[in-house]
Amino acid sequence: MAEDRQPAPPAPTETVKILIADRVAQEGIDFLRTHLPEATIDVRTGLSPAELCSIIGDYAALVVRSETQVTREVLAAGKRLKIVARAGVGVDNIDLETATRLGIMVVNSPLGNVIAAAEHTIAMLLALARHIPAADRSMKSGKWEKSRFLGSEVRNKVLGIIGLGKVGSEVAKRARGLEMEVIAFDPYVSAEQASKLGVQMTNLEDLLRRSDFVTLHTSLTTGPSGTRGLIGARELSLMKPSARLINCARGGIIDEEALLQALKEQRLAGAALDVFSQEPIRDHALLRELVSHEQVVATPHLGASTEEAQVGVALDVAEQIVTVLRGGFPRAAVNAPLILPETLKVLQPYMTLLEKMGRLYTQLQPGPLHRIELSYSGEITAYDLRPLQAALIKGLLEPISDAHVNMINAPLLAKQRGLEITEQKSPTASEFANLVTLRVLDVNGRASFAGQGESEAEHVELLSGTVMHGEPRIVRVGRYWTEFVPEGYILFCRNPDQPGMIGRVGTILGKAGVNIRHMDVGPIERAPRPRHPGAKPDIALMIISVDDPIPDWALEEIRASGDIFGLTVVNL
Ligand SMILES: NC(=O)c1ccc[n+]([C@@H]2O[C@H](COP(=O)([O-])OP(=O)(O)OC[C@H]3O[C@@H](n4cnc5c(N)ncnc54)[C@H](O)[C@@H]3O)[C@@H](O)[C@H]2O)c1
Ligand SMILES: O=C(O)[C@H](O)COP(=O)(O)O
Repeated sequence: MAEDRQPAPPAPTETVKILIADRVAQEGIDFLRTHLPEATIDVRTGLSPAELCSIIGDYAALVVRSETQVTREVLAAGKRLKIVARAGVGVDNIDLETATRLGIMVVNSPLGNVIAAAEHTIAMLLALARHIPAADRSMKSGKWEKSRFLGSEVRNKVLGIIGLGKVGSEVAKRARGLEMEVIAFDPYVSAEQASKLGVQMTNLEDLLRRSDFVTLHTSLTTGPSGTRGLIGARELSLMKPSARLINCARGGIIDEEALLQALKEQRLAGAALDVFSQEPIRDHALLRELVSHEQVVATPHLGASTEEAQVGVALDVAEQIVTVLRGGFPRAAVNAPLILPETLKVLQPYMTLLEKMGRLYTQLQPGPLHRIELSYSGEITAYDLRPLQAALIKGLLEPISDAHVNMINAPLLAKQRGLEITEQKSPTASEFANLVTLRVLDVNGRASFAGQGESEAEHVELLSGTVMHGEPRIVRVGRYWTEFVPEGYILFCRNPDQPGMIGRVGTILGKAGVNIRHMDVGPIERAPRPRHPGAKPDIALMIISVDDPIPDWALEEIRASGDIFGLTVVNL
């Protein structure tokens, strides 16, 4: 198999070799030369995948940006490879799973180009508002078309920011300086955090309806609550015909075909695009037509391309290469282990459990987090449980951001999000040998219920889990006792605790050709409660693990079948 690396034969010479495969700032290369004088540094950009595979076996370190694809084949051929360094943030071009399996460290520069990306967004905003690229083209063709390029001021206009993270927050600050009214949609940022930036939080639909400019700053994530295709035909139809859309985040967040259609039908006044679903776009017919459209301003993924950012990211990763090649631990390891090998054996299944609990919570109950109480009971309390907390933070944050969480950065990343985690330990076992419970508290430190009746049944403020036969199990979701393996696609819904409900859902899934792997209906109480004749049935939680994604039409049919509500599909 490709990823089974054969041990490297002894090198003919012991020279350490570093390959720079994409253009990076000279300062980074100079840093490597100064601090690793014994190393050979080769700068070879524009290599084909086959060329890269044929030479990578000689190198201990590989430096890339977003162009070079560091595939499983490249990593497998990298018999001496210790580190892949991404001079920038996104590691979508690196096969992280294979790198981790092969013990190759991947590092990046998580903060080095945030300002560059925010400034590029503002440049795009003003270029759109004042038709600067089109006016420049017209001048260069010898024309003086003063009346053709009537622009609009941005002052007092509404800027809608989707994704108020590192870049989105910097864009907000700059837009406030331009006297714009800034609103934002980010299910994971609280109104209090936003108000410190002078930003008002709202929902996606309201943002799209109200904004004169909409700018995207989420990472590209897949899965049921992912951002791929977040802005499609329906979302574009909500925008004002005079509105303009900016994407300096990632290609794939906008449905490019729907965007082109909206522009052609003049249902949108313009778009500025720095990123595309295929890069470089080469002869991709749709993307070619999109970037050639009169109302589109396009740049070839230049968000991070400033001298300052490039020097910053190049130095950042060069320092980490030196550290790793000298046997140290880098400060921005993307795939760093969360735990030392000695304790790994005992805590590994619990780390998986905590990460799954985090992923489950983020998808079941999206929203800002303020405080989490983690309680442990049983013999695991004898260990240093910090890796478990880091695993929880990893599970909570990674589905919704570019964050790569490790033991070192986990507490900092949680703090940056305004999340406080407290721990309680009790060595006395409950009915489970070891039990972990996470309880989510609101800003006032209370475990809040959303309301009464159905909304109360839908609200999840608590999750409990354990490990059985070395495998994580979730045993409680909100008010419900249950037992299921947190793995793959899982459907959650609520229904009155009465006959016929399971069959109804099962029939629709069967019609959709979706195989049910496991099913559980969680009661509120452990033992059935005596029910008076004529009393309303309790609300039960139905949990169904399936082998494949459930098609949208089947979900709609389940929703419309009556008595079933609070339907969510998570991908663990
Ligand atoms: N064009 C460039 O050269 C360039 C440069 C730097 C960063 N980027 C990209 O910009 C984007 C933002 O980077 P960042 O460092 O600010 O990331 P970040 O992780 O700090 O912020 C992302 C934000 O998106 C939010 N979010 C997640 N899912 C969401 C959803 N469904 N709806 C609304 N908000 C959601 C998260 O809560 C988070 O606050 C990333 O895609 C990054 O790769 C591009
Ligand atoms: O992820 C990033 O850091 C940015 O998208 C920049 O990518 P680049 O280094 O290829 O310009």
